Amino acid sequence: MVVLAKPAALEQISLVRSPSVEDNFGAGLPVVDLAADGAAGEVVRACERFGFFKVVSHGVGEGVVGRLEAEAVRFFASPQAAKDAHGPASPFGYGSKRIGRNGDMGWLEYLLLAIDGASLSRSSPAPSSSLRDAANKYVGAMRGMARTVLEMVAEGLGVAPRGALADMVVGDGAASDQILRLNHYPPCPPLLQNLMPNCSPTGFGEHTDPQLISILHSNSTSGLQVALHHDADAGDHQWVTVPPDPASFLVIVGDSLQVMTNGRMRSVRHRVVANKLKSRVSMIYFGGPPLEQRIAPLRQLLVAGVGDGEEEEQSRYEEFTWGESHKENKLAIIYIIKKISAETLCSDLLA
Ligand SMILES: C=C1C[C@]23C[C@@]1(O)CC[C@H]2[C@@]12CC[C@H](O)[C@@](C)(C(=O)O1)[C@H]2[C@@H]3C(=O)O
Ligand SMILES: O=C(O)CCC(=O)C(=O)O
Ligand SMILES: [Fe+2]
Repeated sequence: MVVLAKPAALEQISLVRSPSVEDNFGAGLPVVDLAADGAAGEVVRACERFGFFKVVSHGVGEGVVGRLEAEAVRFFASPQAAKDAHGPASPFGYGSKRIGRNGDMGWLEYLLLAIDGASLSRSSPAPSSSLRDAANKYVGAMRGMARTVLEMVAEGLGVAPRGALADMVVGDGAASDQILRLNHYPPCPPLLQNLMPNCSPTGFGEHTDPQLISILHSNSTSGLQVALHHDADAGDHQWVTVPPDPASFLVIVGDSLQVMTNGRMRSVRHRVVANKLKSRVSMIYFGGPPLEQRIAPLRQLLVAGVGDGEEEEQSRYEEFTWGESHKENKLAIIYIIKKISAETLCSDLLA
């Protein structure tokens, strides 16, 4: 959710639980082959129409993904006391069921790790040196993909220089605000399943990511759903499940990129429904800019049509810096499960 020039009233929707969704992205899923000719145009079209796309021919080695996922699985399988020793997430570190600082809840546990330059920051509470090493190799691969994608966005939009967006996130020496998140969604226990045969508890409630882009990898357990844009602002979203594909990645448009393209690209609302039977593990790289970066439409896009006698395009958003957006929560607004009795009932099962 982005703050428009005339701030819309924020509806606070506390989801009791996500209804199960029949719709499934099948052949309509936007897929971009990064090695194909015309990939830049495909990237822009997918970002404009869906706010996300699946990436193939990404060049990331299976070992890099598999090693970090194995480290994540090992950590989340460790005794609760050992995990709690790395929390509470404030915001970085280990968290369980509490998401962020607004009292939002989700059926998940996670590690939130800050990145400094091209690797985890030294202050980041990585639980072991082996996880830290695996994470650093993974972050290196994600930074490469973020550069490729953001350069294609600039190319596709006709923005120069080609690194205009990429350098904000992965520029040498840029003190950019990148984050690595490892999520584990335990299966929904039978008790909960019986209580809600047609629904599943919310793993991670509806939200948009506030950065420029997020790059998501998950194991083969489904759960991620996206809201199709066509009525996104009207409040009635069509939620569609994104089939998991461990061989690929999902690039997700963040609120900051929506603002920088003056709304031409739209951040996509997404959420996770906990799977009834299997654990879901996901790893997300968040490509944020430096705190002092102005979050405003790129000037080149506002004046693009002026040469043909057109008026300069007006900005649709109030201007702020990335640091300010953090403080006032101007960007991603989470609608997450507050508390369900069943969730409370079963919390000891998770502990
Ligand atoms: C409720 C919240 C969790 C979040 C910070 C926030 O106040 C609103 C944005 C949320 C989000 C969504 C994408 C990422 O998972 C995240 C790390 C981020 O940068 O923004 C989370 C934040 C969080 O979990 O602290
Ligand atoms: O875990 C997932 O699949 C998505 C989580 C997510 O959207 C986030 O961490 O911002
Ligand atoms: Fe997200």
